[in-house]
Amino acid sequence: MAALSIYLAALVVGMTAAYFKFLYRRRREGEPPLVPGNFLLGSGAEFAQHAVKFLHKCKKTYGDIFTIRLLNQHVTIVMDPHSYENMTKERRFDFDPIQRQVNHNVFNFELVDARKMLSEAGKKVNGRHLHGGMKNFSDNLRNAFDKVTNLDVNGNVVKTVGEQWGHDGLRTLTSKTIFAALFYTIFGHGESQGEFEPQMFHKSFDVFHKYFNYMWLGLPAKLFPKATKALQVLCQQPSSEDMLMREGVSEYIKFATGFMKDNAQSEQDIIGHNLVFLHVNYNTFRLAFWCLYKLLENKKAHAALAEEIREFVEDKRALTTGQKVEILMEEFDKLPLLDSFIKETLRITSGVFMVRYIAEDTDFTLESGGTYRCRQGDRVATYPPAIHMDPEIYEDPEEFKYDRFVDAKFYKNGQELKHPIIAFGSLCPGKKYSLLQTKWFLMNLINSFEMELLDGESTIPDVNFYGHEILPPVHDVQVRYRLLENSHELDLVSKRSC
Ligand code: HEM
Repeated sequence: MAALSIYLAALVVGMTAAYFKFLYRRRREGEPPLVPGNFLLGSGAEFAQHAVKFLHKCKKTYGDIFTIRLLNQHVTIVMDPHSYENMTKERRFDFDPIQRQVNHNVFNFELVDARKMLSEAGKKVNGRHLHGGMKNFSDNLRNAFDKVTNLDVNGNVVKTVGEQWGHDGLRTLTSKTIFAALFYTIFGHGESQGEFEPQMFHKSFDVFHKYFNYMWLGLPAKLFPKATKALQVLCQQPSSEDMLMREGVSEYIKFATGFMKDNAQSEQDIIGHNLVFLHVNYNTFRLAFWCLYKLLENKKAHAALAEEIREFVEDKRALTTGQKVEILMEEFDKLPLLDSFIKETLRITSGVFMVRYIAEDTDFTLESGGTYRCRQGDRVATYPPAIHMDPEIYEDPEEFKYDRFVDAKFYKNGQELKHPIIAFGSLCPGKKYSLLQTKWFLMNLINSFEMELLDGESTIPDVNFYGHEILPPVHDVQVRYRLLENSHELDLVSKRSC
């Protein structure tokens, strides 16, 4: 009995000490207001329930900057959208520890000389590399479209054209088309290797992503056996040597693999990095899903976009001699409605948390006024979805307005916003590539397909996934689709051949 009492007393003392060391916080002079939270979770539960509502409520009470606690991490939230640029430029607000946290906690690897690798690799999806990447992507997408219009859901040969409709879940269909195209554009084609194919990877990613936020925050992967099992499937990849031999493997993967090998990184590290790269590209798949869904849900938007694309294709066809309509990347990138439609989709479905580690105590001055001391070891963050849903910036923010961004400017406190949409943060090197891929996907789909939601089908973004770059839907929706007769195949060409 005495032993039990001593044990319990020691436990209480230990837990109290741990609480004061890791969770308790007293606001120091000059620091932003501290939002009170649950003794154990901090504001974790409220944030997880509906981050945007929670942050809007905090802003009303505490103003443009305040500190919350998520489990054991204190995060200073900057709500003033005009201060976004200052935040990204402050050198003591460091992204590298965050990137390391994701690599280590979620994908189980370390990246040696990460900053150099990421900045060099980022060039492989920009500038002159964009054309090559987009050409591969468009070929892979064409193959994927051919598959879904020639095979039914059971794999039987059937051409979905004329009277013949194909049926599928919209998310599944998006996965079979754009996700498959992204997968092959990244990893190229090679001999069949068991699980290493897009649909198997997609299925495993879906499971894995459910636990992403918990693992990112540092909860041990062992707590999530389903995620561990999915990760085992995702790790079944060709060796780095075999990967480099695959036909059409991306410049990004070639460079990254070479760089990691030069740094004597292990095969397991290379596999982990391949997964991170597929994971960032997965956002393009999610964005494409939402674009398609919003198109099918909004008949007016669908008709307006179809008209813009029809006119564009007709103009290009008049200049083309062959069967296919030749299109330059620079041209389809500039279609105003298509561009606005995608931005509006990003506004509504982006869930990203833009976080930096505070390397030293930093006096941070807000554009809206006031200087606040941000504490070393905490995180500082801006939360784009809270800005994207701000009624002072966007009229009727809950409403989807496909032409909202056509020749539009947005203001907060009378000052124009430099970055109204910040779904890609300041560091994403894949922004341009991803937007081009999404535009090409949509343009081809609208040009060549008829597609409808089945009666009564609808879905919404799943706010339980706030923190993910693009939110997934709460569930899939059923659609039917078929090829349009008399549509003209679009051919992506580079300047020289056009
Ligand atoms: C809809 C698509 C995408 C969205 C919404 C998105 C969003 C983001 C965001 C929010 C970040 C963190 C940036 C920051 O905190 O400043 C990021 C980082 C990153 N993204 Fe993307 N991304 C997308 C597609 C892509 C693609 C297609 C690629 C590659 C081709 C890519 C490569 C990366 C990389 C490598 C980083 C880490 C950058 C670094 O550590 O310096 N992303 N992305």
